[in-house]
Amino acid sequence: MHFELEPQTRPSHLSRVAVLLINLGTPDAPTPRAVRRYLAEFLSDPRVIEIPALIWQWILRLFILPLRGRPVAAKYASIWLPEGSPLRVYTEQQAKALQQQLKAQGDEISVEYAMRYGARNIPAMLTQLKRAGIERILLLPMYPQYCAATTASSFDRAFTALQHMRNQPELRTIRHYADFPPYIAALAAQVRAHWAVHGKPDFALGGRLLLSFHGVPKRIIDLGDPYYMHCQLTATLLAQALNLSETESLLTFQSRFGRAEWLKPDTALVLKELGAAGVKRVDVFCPGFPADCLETLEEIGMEGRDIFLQAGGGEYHYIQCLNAAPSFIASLAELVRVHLQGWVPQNSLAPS
Ligand SMILES: C=CC1=C(C)c2cc3[nH]c(cc4nc(cc5[nH]c(cc1n2)c(C)c5CCC(=O)O)C(CCC(=O)O)=C4C)c(C)c3C=C
Ligand SMILES: [Fe+2]
Ligand SMILES: [Fe+2]
Repeated sequence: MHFELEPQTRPSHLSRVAVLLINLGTPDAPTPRAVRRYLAEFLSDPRVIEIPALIWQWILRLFILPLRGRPVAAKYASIWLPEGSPLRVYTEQQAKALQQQLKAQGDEISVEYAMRYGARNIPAMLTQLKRAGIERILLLPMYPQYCAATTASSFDRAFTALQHMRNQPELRTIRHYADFPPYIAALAAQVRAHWAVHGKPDFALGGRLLLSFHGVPKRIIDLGDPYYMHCQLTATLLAQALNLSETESLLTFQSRFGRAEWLKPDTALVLKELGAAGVKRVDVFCPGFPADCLETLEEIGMEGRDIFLQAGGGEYHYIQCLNAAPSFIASLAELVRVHLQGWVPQNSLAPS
């Protein structure tokens, strides 16, 4: 074990608090090579794939990476923005907007973002913050619902980075905000804003709002992961905020990966059934993804639409993720305010 050589820092009266947004990470380019590199890191994480490494690495290197690189790169290419991967572009916008919002409320708190996999990783960003003289860091995962595969994996990465530091910063973590009222209000505002422009499904005629969350293997829920409960909580509270009955909105799970049983009902299957039943309109929203990404823009925005329409469905509406919507940024500022107690004077972080 070796510990890093530390720069000499002097105590200062300047604010030395930072918020670090953490998201999953994404390939650097929509190419098979970049996608394979990204997936190799992502899918080698034992928090994501709970199969003994010796067996799994063979399957991953022999089958998954060679077979997935090209088709998945083509999917990324279909959603790529001029500035890069949507996940990165929107996460960066969120960090900037949150920094501005906190500044407008009177506090100089640095807001940066890190990715769990790929470029701009968590250790690199912790080192950068430390170099800037920051001693207190609040980790804010862009996963409103706790899951060991995402939340715990991100925190693990931060804590192992600290293992090598002689002069460790103080860390705080936000475990989840699945039921945080301002987050629910921001979700509801996003759906209502879509309905204000495009009208809403005729629920009496069988129209539906699908609330589609990223799936996970059912086994991890049986082993005690609270993710399913958190998704149910968000979906129920959002439906209530929108005054929808139990049948008018549906909780579904998307992005199945591998052969194990995943959480049900499956978004694609539900879309197919609703289409086959001749449903006139479905709207699909992804409350568990604060930023639009491959899984929302391509899987829900494109594939889901094709499935529903080809099965015989009427109108299909994809409702964008929160991204940098002002009500979402305000909800993050409120969340941060709650978690920064004792680190910054609370009167300077008064809610707007
Ligand atoms: C919202 C939270 C997420 C959970 C929970 C989650 C679990 C999980 N994911 C995989 C496998 C893959 N996920 C992929 C993409 C992806 N996943 C999330 C979020 C969660 N995943 C996001 C935001 C993204 C999009 C990233 C982007 O660049 O836009 C992929 C890559 C795409 C593909 O190859 O299909 C895989 C693979 C597992 C196995 C898992 C639970 C254990
Ligand atoms: Fe995923
Ligand atoms: Fe997918």
